[in-house]
Amino acid sequence: METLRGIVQRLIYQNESNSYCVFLLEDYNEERIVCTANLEAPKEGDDLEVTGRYITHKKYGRQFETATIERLKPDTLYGAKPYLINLAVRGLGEKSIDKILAYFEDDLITVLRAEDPVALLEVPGLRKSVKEDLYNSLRGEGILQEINRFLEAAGLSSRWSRILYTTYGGAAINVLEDNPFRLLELDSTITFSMADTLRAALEIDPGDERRIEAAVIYTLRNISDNGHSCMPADELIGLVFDRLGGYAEEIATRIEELLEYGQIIGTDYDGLLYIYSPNIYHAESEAAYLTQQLMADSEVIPLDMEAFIEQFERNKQIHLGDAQKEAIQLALQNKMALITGGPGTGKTTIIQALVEAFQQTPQNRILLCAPTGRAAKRLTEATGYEATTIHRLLMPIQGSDSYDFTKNEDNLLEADVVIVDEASMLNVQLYYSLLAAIPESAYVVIVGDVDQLPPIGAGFVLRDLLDSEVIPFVRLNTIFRQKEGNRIVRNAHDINHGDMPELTPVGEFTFREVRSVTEMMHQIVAFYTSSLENVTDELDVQIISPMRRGVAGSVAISKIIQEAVNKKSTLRSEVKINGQIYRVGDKVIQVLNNYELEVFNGEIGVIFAISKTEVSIRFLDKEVKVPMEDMTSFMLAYAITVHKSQGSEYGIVIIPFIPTYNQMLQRNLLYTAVTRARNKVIVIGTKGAIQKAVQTQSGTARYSLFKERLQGVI
Ligand SMILES: Nc1ncnc2c1ncn2[C@@H]1O[C@H](COP(=O)(O)OP(=O)(O)OP(=O)(O)O)[C@@H](O)[C@H]1O
Repeated sequence: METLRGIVQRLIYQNESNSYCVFLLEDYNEERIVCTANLEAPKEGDDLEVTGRYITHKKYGRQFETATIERLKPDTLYGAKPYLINLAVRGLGEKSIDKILAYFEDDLITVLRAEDPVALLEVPGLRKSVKEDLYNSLRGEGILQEINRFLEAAGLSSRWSRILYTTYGGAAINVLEDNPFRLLELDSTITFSMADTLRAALEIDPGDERRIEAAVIYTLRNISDNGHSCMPADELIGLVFDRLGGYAEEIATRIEELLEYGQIIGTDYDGLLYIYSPNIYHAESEAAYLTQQLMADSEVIPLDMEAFIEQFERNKQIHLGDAQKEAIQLALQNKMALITGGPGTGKTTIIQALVEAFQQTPQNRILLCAPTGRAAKRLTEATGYEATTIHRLLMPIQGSDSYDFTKNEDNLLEADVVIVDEASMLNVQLYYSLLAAIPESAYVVIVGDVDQLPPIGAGFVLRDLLDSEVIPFVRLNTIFRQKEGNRIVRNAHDINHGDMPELTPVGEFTFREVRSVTEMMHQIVAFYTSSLENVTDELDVQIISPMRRGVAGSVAISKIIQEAVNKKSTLRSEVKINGQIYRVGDKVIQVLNNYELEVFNGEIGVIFAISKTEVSIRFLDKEVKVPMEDMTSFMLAYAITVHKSQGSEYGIVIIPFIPTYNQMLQRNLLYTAVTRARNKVIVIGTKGAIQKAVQTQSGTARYSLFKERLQGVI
């Protein structure tokens, strides 16, 4: 390890999501050194002492790989000013700093370096709150350095120091010494094994109850990644046992205690004890309660149904099927109604009819919504009424967890009717959040295709609502789509029934047999490029792959397409982010919700300009300038996964489907992919893979007691 001391001249690069940064340090011999660090980025003008080692980077040459950074307090008056500015205390501008300099003169250095710089509170002519903030922040600097050293000594990155400091202040180290697993509460990206590293460094016994407790809570928090809302106690013990490598008895005891203290919650059902995280328990039980409440006072809305249907049929020039009529009737007779059906069975038509029907009644403040932007847009286009995403409707609170909304039980939506489309994508937390914000007097209509993939997150609300048989529902079975896309619809229904789809090519459904991954890639490139010629907007062609990773995953396919259609060229600017090159013309997808930019998970766009600081992206409905540091939540999107495509629709869909996808060859996955297409489906793969998918009903069940709660058996 070497130690360097110098002033930061410039911050060259900063990646906010993982704290990687590059900066230029000038030492006291005026030698400039490029430093890289996986630490909180320093600021221009900071006086630093860094430790680390020199390396020679393949591309960038000699660099200093920084392991620790210590921000030094100034030892000259010259250094005092930038130091104070960089503390970024609100209200402390140049003028205020000049007042401080004038008051202390040469003594300022001693004051700044004091362990307790209380003298700062005496400076005349400064607002009290500014002085207090400055005082606290100076004290904080010292504590921050201590936290840095504490984490580094345990072999952990000091990138967590600031959040530790803002959460626990001066007590941060004590808190972690007392329980290293408190780290897990700070940030969901901190894993159990990171906290366990700190535990080992503090020489806390692996059988310690704090470790066992943390493992239980952590494991439970993560079961929703597999769609579970809860888990039978024995199975949970098994998972925690695997994580800890033993301690079965202690785990069971700890679970009992956590249950007693309400830190986890249990529900007895059918001879088993199911364990929940409190937030999911709350969402599931409240969602069931609110659903029952809503249903309790159903009142029929007066409307001359016959006259309305006649009028609607006349305007639309169609005859509604019996099930369609029943669906309309049901929604006007019950506070909640469910409508499910496959593609082309007339769900959107019913939504349109319902909007028109409700408009003729006193219940005429109608909200249309869907889980994704694309679904909302399609709904708007198909019905002629403005639809929005559920997130936009509920207005997420920035900076809080993803299910904290401005609209909630204390600040209700102003609506008489709420119609939700693509409801197969509702997990129990989103459903609960929505229901909580809907006034008790409102009518709710839930529309979706229950045979699509289950949602991301805990629970499968639409399926449970239907299976509970507590809420009136209609299943639409007749396919009405006669013209364009009919083979797509019929094949989708075949797949859904477990039958082999018709593969002899017609215009709208093409199957291309391939024998290898290489051949598949060639075909994908060929079909992708030729498809582009048949659309006006390249966003209307989408490759949808069953998997993200692997040789045939969406990431690999995207790279190959990028090379084929958007190669490196002097005519196109490009930028490298986290090892991935993005060029003007590339198609990209946002993979997190960015509330500030209002670009949400799953939105796809095309890059049209790249500057030093930002990337301009055109989405379906807007153009957005994305700051460079926010680009880390984007990926190439020539190909996306079926999961990411849910709730969206494209003119032309290309689906690679070969045996390599193995365990992903499932019926509802192929069904969901095929039903994303409006005009054309191109499947590139093998008949064997399609056969396997058609015969394979999706994998493991999801643990949830939502249905049972709705039925009132719990
Ligand atoms: N009763 C009907 N008679 C004739 N055509 C109908 C009838 N109902 C719906 N259609 C037509 O069938 C097509 C598919 O209907 P719609 O879009 O409502 O179905 P959907 O279930 O929403 O399908 P998807 O989920 O695939 O969008 C539309 O062109 C619609 O106008």
